This record gives sequence, structure tokens and C-alpha cells, in this order.
Amino acid sequence: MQTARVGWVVLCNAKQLIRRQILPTSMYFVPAMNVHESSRGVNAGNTATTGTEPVVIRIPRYMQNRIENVRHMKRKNIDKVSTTKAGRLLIKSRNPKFNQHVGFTLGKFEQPALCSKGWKHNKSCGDYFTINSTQNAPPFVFSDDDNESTGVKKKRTFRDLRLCPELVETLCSHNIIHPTTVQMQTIPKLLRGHNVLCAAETGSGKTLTYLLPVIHKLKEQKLADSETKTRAAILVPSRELAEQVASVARAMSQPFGFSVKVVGGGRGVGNIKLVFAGGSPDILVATPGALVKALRRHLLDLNELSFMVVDEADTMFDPSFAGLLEKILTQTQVASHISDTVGPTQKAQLVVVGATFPGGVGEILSQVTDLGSIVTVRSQMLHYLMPHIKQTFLKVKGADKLLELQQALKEAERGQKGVLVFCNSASTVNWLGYSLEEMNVRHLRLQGEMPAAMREGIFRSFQNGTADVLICTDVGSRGLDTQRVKLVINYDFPECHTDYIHRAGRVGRAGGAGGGEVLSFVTHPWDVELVQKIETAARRRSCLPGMEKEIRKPVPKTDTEDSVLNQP
Ligand SMILES: Nc1ncnc2c1ncn2[C@@H]1O[C@H](COP(=O)(O)OP(=O)(O)OP(=O)(O)O)[C@@H](O)[C@H]1O
Repeated sequence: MQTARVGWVVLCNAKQLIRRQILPTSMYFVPAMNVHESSRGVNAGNTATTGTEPVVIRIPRYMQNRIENVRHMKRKNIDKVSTTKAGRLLIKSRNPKFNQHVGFTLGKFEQPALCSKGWKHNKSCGDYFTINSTQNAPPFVFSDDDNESTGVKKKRTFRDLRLCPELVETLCSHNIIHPTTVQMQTIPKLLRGHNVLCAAETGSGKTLTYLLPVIHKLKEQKLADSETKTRAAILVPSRELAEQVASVARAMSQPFGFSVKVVGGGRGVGNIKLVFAGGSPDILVATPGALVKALRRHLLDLNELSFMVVDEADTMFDPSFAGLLEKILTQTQVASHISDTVGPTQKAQLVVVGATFPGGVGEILSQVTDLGSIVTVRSQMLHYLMPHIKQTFLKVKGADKLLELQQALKEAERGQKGVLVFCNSASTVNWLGYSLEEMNVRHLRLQGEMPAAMREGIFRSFQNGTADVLICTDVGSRGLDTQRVKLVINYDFPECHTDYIHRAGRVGRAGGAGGGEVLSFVTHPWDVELVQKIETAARRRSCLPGMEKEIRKPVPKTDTEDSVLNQP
């Protein structure tokens, strides 16, 4: 410790002397020695100033090299070199001067030097950088360290959450023993009867977070009242996700024999009627369009619900779905207090779940319940880049993307990984599909413009391993559980942060075998702007900018005629 401090003093002195041009370089470059020798050198130097002998300051070799590096790089400011420390790299770039060490912390007001700074220029094509994974396990898995920090001795289990024993056993049979952090925080609140807005990282187990309390409470209600009616409605944005949530609900509610049904759009009203023909299911998983059709035909009464769940909130509150969602929620009797969720005049508990939140959530929710009644659960790493996922950004010409993709797929094939390739439009998915066909790459395609009958079962086939490559639009980025995917390729760079977070979240999910990789092709100037924001967030270790973490209260209507008229 002592010697290190002395070494630092020596370096500072040397820097000052160099700056003031008092010390010629030949005098401070002394042959190799260790730090102890250097401290002796300082003393020698101090005593020497009294005589006529030249001042000699001895400096260890690693410090000499560092100063020499600085001179070579022709940096104006010697203090900027701190990122060149040895050790593991957080950011590795083609040009080593942009590498950033894991232990390096950027000052609050310091601007990071970005590798992607010049990427709007054509000459930057071929440049790349990687944000390395810095941990093996996802941050949302409840670790022993977390237990220590909260003073709890042993790792928690689902039994500790006071879920009924049948549910705990079913979870155990699926090898799900310990709750994730979001499950730990949210399940008790839902069991108590709160309306909850839950915002947590992609892949952190949000589906079980709401399904377990729903099933637990339905079991209790069915014991008290055996009438057959739909008690829980779960809204999701796509048919694939509806099927996925329904299959988890069926598996979890198997000991209680609950019926779980799906209504999805695109199959005609006849199909929706058929779902309700055999009686109301206990749990209904629906897409908003199909549910509105069912409501118009009085196939379902939302007033009877005990639970209304809105999953993938950022898509559901997006303008494309918001109108439908508003219609559904205004027909639901949502509880405004815990006491409303029990008794003969029971109202529905509202659960809103998502990995990202759009601004409009508050506006819609304020129409159906008191915003103050909603408890918000927000995970610590929300909107951060996931530290267990390796993320590479490659600046590439549009014309070269196909070749780069082919190369990446070849490498993935060797590792027998599932690969998701994201495009921004249905036409690119089709075009890319034909191109890969010509290259004899076995793949599946999924995009929103496909007829429902054609779309049916594609994701299931991918999950079953029919092909290792799935080319898709953002239909595939929301909520789909892709345990077998180890590589996500952004063939087209996503148009916003939210899409980037959801796409990257298809790898490194809870219950999976560790991390995964994301490879993004960066082509357009607008892609570069988003990459620069991502790179800055990675270098600062901060969350991505401009994403909602709270429900924004609706802006009160001010200066209305009423308020003017009501003035004394
Ligand atoms: N406590 C747990 N322990 C182990 N695995 C779990 C646990 N909870 C959930 N999982 C598994 O984690 C995976 C991801 O869960 P889920 O799809 O619910 O994540 P999510 O948070 O809804 O993701 P997204 O944001 O993409 O919708 C699933 O395969 C699920 O079975």
C-alpha cells in the first residue's frame, strides 16, 4: 500500500516536471526496477537537490510504459488515459483506444469517447465494438448475496410466499424452486389484493408472477362458489403469446382442473363463438381485438372477473391497441381498494405487466381506477443493458448485410444454437427468407401480415426444433419464451430502445443455461444515433434514456371553460 502511494507521487511529480519541461525525458527514464527501488530513488533525488548533481527520479517500468504510450497516442491531456488499464474489458472495439476496462468508472460530468462516434461516415463500415457480458447469471435471479444484504439466511422458495402446496409441488415438478426477484416482490402484493403495475426485465418470470396468485385465489373462490364463469382475463398482444401463456396456465392449474381457453384474432367470429360454445373458461387468454368481438356478441361478462391482467404493457398501451384496451377496461369493474376484491360485490384486481412502459399508461388507467390504488413494483435493472448478455454492434453497408448474416449463421450452426433474426418489416422477412432458401439455410418465418392459418404453429415448430433459424418481425420480440435461442441477430437495427430491449431479451432468460449473444447490423444514420445512446449507457453503466419507469399521472385539464366559470 505504502509503496503504491509512493509510486503515484513519483508519477505525479514526473508528469508535472514533464509539463513544465524541467525534466528531460532521458533523466526520468531509468532502467527497470521495482517499486521499492523507486521510493528510494525519490529520497535520493530530494537529497541530491542540495548539491550540484543532476536530479534523478526513478520510476518503475510500468509507469514509464504508460507515459510512453501517452506520448505515442499524441493525446493532449494525460489524464484521459485511465481506460487503458489491464484486465477484463467491458467494451472491446476494433480500435483498442476505445476499449473500456470493467473496473473503469466514468466521472459524472465526463463525456465518454464513443467508438460509434464517426459511424455516420461511410468510411466507418467494417468497424465494430462489443459490450462483453460481465456476469454469468441474470440479475433477476435471487442470489445468496441478495439474501445476505436483506439479512435473510437461506434462499427463499415458493413455499415461503404462502402459495398453496399444490402449486408449489407443480412448480417443483417443472424444476422451478426459487422465485426470481420480481416474483418475490410482486406475488405477496397480489395475494393481499392490491392492483399492481409490475415493471421488470425481459425474461425475469413475469408470467408466473401473475399466474400463480391468480390460480391460488381462483382455487379459494371456487371452493366458496362453484358457479362456472370466467374469473380471470389475461390480455396479450399476439396469438403466439396467448398460446404460450395459456399453456403455462394449464400446466400450473392442472391440480385444480381449471379450464383455460384462448381467443385470438384473425380466425373469424365463428372461431370465437366456438371457444365459448362449451361454456365459459375459468381463465381466458385473449388478444384485445378478439376479446372486443366476443364482448360485442355478449359471449362474456367482464363484470364477473376477479382478475384483469394486461401483459406486455408497452405494446398494449401503444396507440395501435390503446383504443381496444380502453374499451375493455372501461367495461371491467376494477377495484379501487383491497376491500373491493372480496365479498359478493367483488370487483376485479388489475395487474399491468411489462418490461418497458409507454407514457399513456396513466391516462387510460386513471379512467378505470384510482391511480393511488395501484402499487408499483419496479425491478432494479429495469431498462439497463443486461450484464449477462454479450452484445456486438457491427457497422456494415446495406449490401453486405446478407453476407455477414450468412457468416454469423454458419458459426451458430456449428454451435447448434437457436437463432432469431429480426427484421423491421414483413417484406424484409419474406425477401430474406427467399435469399436464405437459395443459400440452403433451413429456417422458419414469422410476421404479422401472414394469414392466421399460415402463422399458426410456426413458433411452436421453432420451439420444437424443426429449424434452428427463425426470421421474424417484432411480433417475435414480445413475450415469447425462447429458451433454446442463444443468438439474436438484428438484421435491421431496431427503430427504438424499447424494441432493442425486447429483442435482446429473447436470450439469457430465467431458468435458462446462462447468457446469450446479440449481434446488430448498423447501417443507417438513424441507427447510429440509437447505437450511440446504447454505447453511452453501457460505458456509463446507466439505464437507457427516455423510457418510462413510473405511471405518469394524466395532465389535469387546466384553463378549461368550467374552471374559469367556477371562479368566484
Ligand atoms: N423462479 C423461476 N425459476 C426458474 N425459471 C423460471 C422462474 N420463473 C420463470 N422461469 C422461467 O423463465 C422463463 C421466462 O419467463 P417469462 O416468459 O415469464 O418471462 P417474462 O418476464 O414474462 O419475459 P418477457 O419480458 O420476455 O415477457 C420461462 O421459461 C419460465 O419458465
